[in-house]
Amino acid sequence: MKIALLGYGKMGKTIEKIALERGHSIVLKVDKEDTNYDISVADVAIDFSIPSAAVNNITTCINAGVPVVSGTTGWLDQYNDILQLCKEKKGSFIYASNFSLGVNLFFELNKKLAQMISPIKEYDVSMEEIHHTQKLDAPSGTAITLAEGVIEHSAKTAWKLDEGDINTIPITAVREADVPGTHSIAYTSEVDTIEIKHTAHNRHGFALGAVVASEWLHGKTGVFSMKDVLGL
Ligand SMILES: NC(=O)C1=CN([C@@H]2O[C@H](COP(=O)(O)OP(=O)(O)OC[C@H]3O[C@@H](n4cnc5c(N)ncnc54)[C@H](OP(=O)(O)O)[C@@H]3O)[C@@H](O)[C@H]2O)C=CC1
Ligand SMILES: O=C(O)C1=N[C@H](C(=O)O)C[C@H](O)C1
Repeated sequence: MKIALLGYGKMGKTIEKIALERGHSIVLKVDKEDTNYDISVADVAIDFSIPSAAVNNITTCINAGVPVVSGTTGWLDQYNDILQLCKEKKGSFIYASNFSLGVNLFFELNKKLAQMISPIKEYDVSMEEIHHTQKLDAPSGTAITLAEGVIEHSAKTAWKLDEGDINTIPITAVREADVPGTHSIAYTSEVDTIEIKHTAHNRHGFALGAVVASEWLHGKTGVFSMKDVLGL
């Protein structure tokens, strides 16, 4: 496939390497505020840019009929607008807060654990995410997806950065040099803590997942998720 990379930072460069290894070609790289690029040269676009650019990039692709995979986080207040546009234009779109196989399995484990523990009132839930210091958004998109998974299967109704109460899951966001992404969920009672944790050792899993998702999306129409791609 001919792939356009919208965002050529840490993720864009890792995706390029994997895409070339899998026999694809990179026909376009966009790394700055550039509204003049011709996306129609690509079979599929992969957007790992910045929160303020993602919606423009995705809109450009959908308007041009180019399937788009986006992993950029921090723009989800506009997700429904993108869904609407994609429907109107009969476009092809996948967003995932995390494209790695391991984290997508972890999402399912998180929901199962919430379902199991939420009736037991002795335990209260909290979350922590740790990322590198260049990260622009907090909490991470992955932490938000994890919180939504708990909300779906418990009496909690919301999440909040650093603060929690009977209805709200507290998420702590820690920034440390060079950490690719660590997420943990803890259920604490007076006597013990049950904790699950996912640690990314590097960015390969995220990037491979994004390339696999773009291969899967090519030739399909609609809005999909990594659950569809992985058959979970
Ligand atoms: N879903 C997932 O699995 C994962 C998601 N992410 C998310 O992906 C995004 C990118 O992460 P990462 O690669 O680490 O970040 P980087 O900061 O390394 O890369 C982002 C790149 O986007 C560029 N950029 C700025 N403006 C635009 C624009 N208008 N169009 C296209 N590109 C632009 C930046 O250029 P410049 O520096 O010059 O501004 C930068 O090179 C983040 O939102 C991150 O949270 C990250 C890992 C996994
Ligand atoms: O910015 C990052 O680096 C990452 N962002 C994603 C997120 O916000 O969840 C995924 C991963 O944790 C790395």
